[in-house]
Amino acid sequence: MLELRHLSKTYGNGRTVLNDVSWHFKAGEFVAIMGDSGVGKSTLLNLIAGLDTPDASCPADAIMVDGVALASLDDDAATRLRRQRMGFIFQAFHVLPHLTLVQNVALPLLLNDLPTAAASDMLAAVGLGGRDHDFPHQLSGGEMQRVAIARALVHRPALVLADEPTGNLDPDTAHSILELLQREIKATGACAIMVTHANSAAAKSDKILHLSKIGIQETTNVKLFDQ
Ligand SMILES: Nc1ncnc2c1ncn2[C@@H]1O[C@H](COP(=O)(O)OP(=O)(O)OP(=O)(O)O)[C@@H](O)[C@H]1O
Repeated sequence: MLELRHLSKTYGNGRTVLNDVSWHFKAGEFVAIMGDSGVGKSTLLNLIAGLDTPDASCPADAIMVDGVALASLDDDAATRLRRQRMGFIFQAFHVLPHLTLVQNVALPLLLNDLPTAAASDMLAAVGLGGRDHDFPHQLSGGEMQRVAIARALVHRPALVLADEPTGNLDPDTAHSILELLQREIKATGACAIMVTHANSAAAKSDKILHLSKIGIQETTNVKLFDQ
């Protein structure tokens, strides 16, 4: 579904963050990425999302989605791929304050010319049934994150990217958000990649990857990592 081949990223200040990272993410997998602070987890997600570009020295097929090299797409095609095939649970893509909950969740459907009726059903699926016309400021942090999850999944993307989806939530709310994310990912059959520092969050995934200076390695031992 997603293949990384010899992916590297050096920022303008000369700091190499990712160096020759390769991995194959399969359809239907819920994968957690852990690793020390500053090792490049968010950078990796941003590259996959197309929000940043790999080093010019990387091979053209450094990031392949469904067998298509991201680098081979022009801006329009890359936007289309992102819109149709990806869902994001990022702080930077936060719920829009001036839109109602149902309007927020309907956005990916509108952008993909799909019927918007599914937005209300998706809100109900994340436990916010009947609150379609509320505005984000009326929600708790956990409820807001439910809206973000509903919006990320409503158009049934093949690839879901989540950056610390439970970062600011209390343990009970985080637990219910992760159960929800896990359930909805399984229901839609998406491949999901979740960056997290929390062992409890990683424990919900099918596979835990450890990102370090030497690249990506699979691990079964979440206790290796700091909370
Ligand atoms: N736009 C940028 N320009 C220069 N350096 C950057 C930029 N963005 C990130 N970095 C640096 O790249 C390194 C990796 O950052 P990144 O946010 O990917 O790490 P992370 O593993 O997600 O960290 P954390 O777990 O603390 O969120 C850090 O040292 C950071 O300072």
